[in-house]
Amino acid sequence: MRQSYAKSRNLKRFLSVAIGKRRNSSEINEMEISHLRPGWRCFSYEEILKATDGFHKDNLVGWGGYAEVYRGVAEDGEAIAVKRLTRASSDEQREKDFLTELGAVGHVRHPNVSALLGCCVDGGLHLVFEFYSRGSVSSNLHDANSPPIAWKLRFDIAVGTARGLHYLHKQRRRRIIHRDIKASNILPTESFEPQISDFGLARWLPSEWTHRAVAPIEGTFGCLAPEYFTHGIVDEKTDVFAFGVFLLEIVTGRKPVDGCHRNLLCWARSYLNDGIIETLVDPRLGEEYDMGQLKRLIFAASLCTRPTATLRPSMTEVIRC
Ligand SMILES: Nc1ncnc2c1ncn2[C@@H]1O[C@H](COP(=O)(O)OP(=O)(O)OP(=O)(O)O)[C@@H](O)[C@H]1O
Repeated sequence: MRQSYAKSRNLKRFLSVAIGKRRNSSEINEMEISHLRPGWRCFSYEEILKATDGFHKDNLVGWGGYAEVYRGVAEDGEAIAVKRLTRASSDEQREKDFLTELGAVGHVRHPNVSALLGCCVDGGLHLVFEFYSRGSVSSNLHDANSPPIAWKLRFDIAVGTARGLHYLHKQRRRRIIHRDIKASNILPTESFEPQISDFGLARWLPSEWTHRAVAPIEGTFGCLAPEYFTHGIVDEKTDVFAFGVFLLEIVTGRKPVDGCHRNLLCWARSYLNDGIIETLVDPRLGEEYDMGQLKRLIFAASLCTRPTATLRPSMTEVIRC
């Protein structure tokens, strides 16, 4: 039997958050109205079934802890990615995370944030995104069979991701903390414009709150800020820390935690402290990098990964580095 979520309590709660509470028109200026207007639509189950060829296994392009992502072609010919909650993880918490993702991405519009095209709540929970055919920054960086990503692209990916994060933290009425910034959640477009994706763990941060405490502690080992890892404290600096690790990953071509459980930040720390930055560069790049840009990325990475959250820069300061 097809499950319908249209009447679920979660969905009703989500819709009031995603579309925004009704306010007097005098309270909303024109800029805000265009901001509130959702840029996405509801897809029918039949539409996404047709687009993905019935969720054919050949169209499966990725999966994570609780979702599968399928490539598809919409009726207008646009390439789409359909993310669906896997049946095995259809418990209430996962459903909430999924709706959280819809609530967060449904509100954002930025050249460096993954663009939501719509959702479908029939036959399960589905989010529909623009399709990015280049895989993730992680798959591009670590695929031994592909040529190494050129330095200029790495630098542009770092800058674009910083801009996207700055937008989420600083340019919105309600701050969004992503909580899972990492190379596998940054998807380059055809022209290598990085897109921050996967808002399943994202949290709103009301302006009157300095931080929030969350449980359980979720995210990716090797990218977790110490105060989050030990006390569950989440604020912008949680993402800033993970962004610092992401910068190190881009520069070094090493994973945050490798197959031998070696931690990238621990390994890099002594080189950062001693200022021996050439040693950090991905050996596959040889001499093919720009020293000025390397210094900027390493400087930003060392500030962002400071153990004390208050000593880390904001994303406004990072993009000025
Ligand atoms: N818009 C997209 N276009 C192309 N591929 C995508 C898109 N969105 C996601 N993917 C692919 O699917 C994978 C899993 O997606 P995503 O990270 O959103 O799932 P998840 O279940 O939330 O993962 P996680 O366990 O990391 O939280 C990504 O790493 C990426 O390879």
